Amino acid sequence: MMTLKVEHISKSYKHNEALSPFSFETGPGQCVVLCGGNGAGKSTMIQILAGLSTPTTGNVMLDDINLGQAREHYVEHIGYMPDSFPAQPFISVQEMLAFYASYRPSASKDQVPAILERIGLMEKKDEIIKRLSKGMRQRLLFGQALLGSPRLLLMDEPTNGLDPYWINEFVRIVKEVQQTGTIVVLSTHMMDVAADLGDTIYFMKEGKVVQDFKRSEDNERTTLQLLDLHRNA
Ligand SMILES: Nc1ncnc2c1ncn2[C@@H]1O[C@H](COP(=O)(O)OP(=O)(O)OP(=O)(O)O)[C@@H](O)[C@H]1O
Repeated sequence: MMTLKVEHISKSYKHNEALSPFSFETGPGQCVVLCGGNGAGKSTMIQILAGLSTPTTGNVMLDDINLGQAREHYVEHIGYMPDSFPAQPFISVQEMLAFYASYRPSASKDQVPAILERIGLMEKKDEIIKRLSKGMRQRLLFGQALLGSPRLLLMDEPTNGLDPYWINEFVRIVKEVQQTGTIVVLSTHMMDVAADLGDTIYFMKEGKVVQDFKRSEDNERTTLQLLDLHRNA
């Protein structure tokens, strides 16, 4: 069980502050959702948390592991689902999962069949990635991020391309994963998914958090408020 502390993280490119200093803290089993229009800074935040982009200021701590000082140790605890597909298109579904399992210290190839079942790709295990549909590729990326039961699961627009059945399944699986104490941070353009999963939701605009929401009993109201914020996003 771990705690994530994000302290004054910001990111600037030459003349553009993609992310203004942003701090939050979250604990085991909690889900933080980042919402906002295009260019709001969601991917920037997730890439920093994944150790793929160096922040201009600030610090990320996973318990006592400091991302800036112990990146290799930090990334052992994370699962990351990027917003686009990085894999070699001519390897099979099974080979891709085995590849990721082989280099993640907490994962092993023995976990691959259970992941294939979970993401509904057992029948496609020998198919090459090039021949998968967009939604199937998303599910494969999701499965890859789950390997090794990471303590921090980071996902950038994970429901992109999923059909309604798999959006529901995705939400169900994320809730299951949270039950094991995993912290989840994800970005999404689906406001009902945000309201359903988010213990905290940050609505961002031009790199700044303009409103935050705590979990409420009334998901529909949160969904409508989030949709309304997009009008000026
Ligand atoms: N490599 C880069 N160089 C310069 N500016 C960048 C770079 N990457 C991102 N940006 C800028 O940072 C800002 C935030 O982008 P980011 O990708 O984090 O937005 P986002 O909220 O994920 O948007 P979307 O919903 O479109 O995915 C944008 O203004 C973008 O142009």
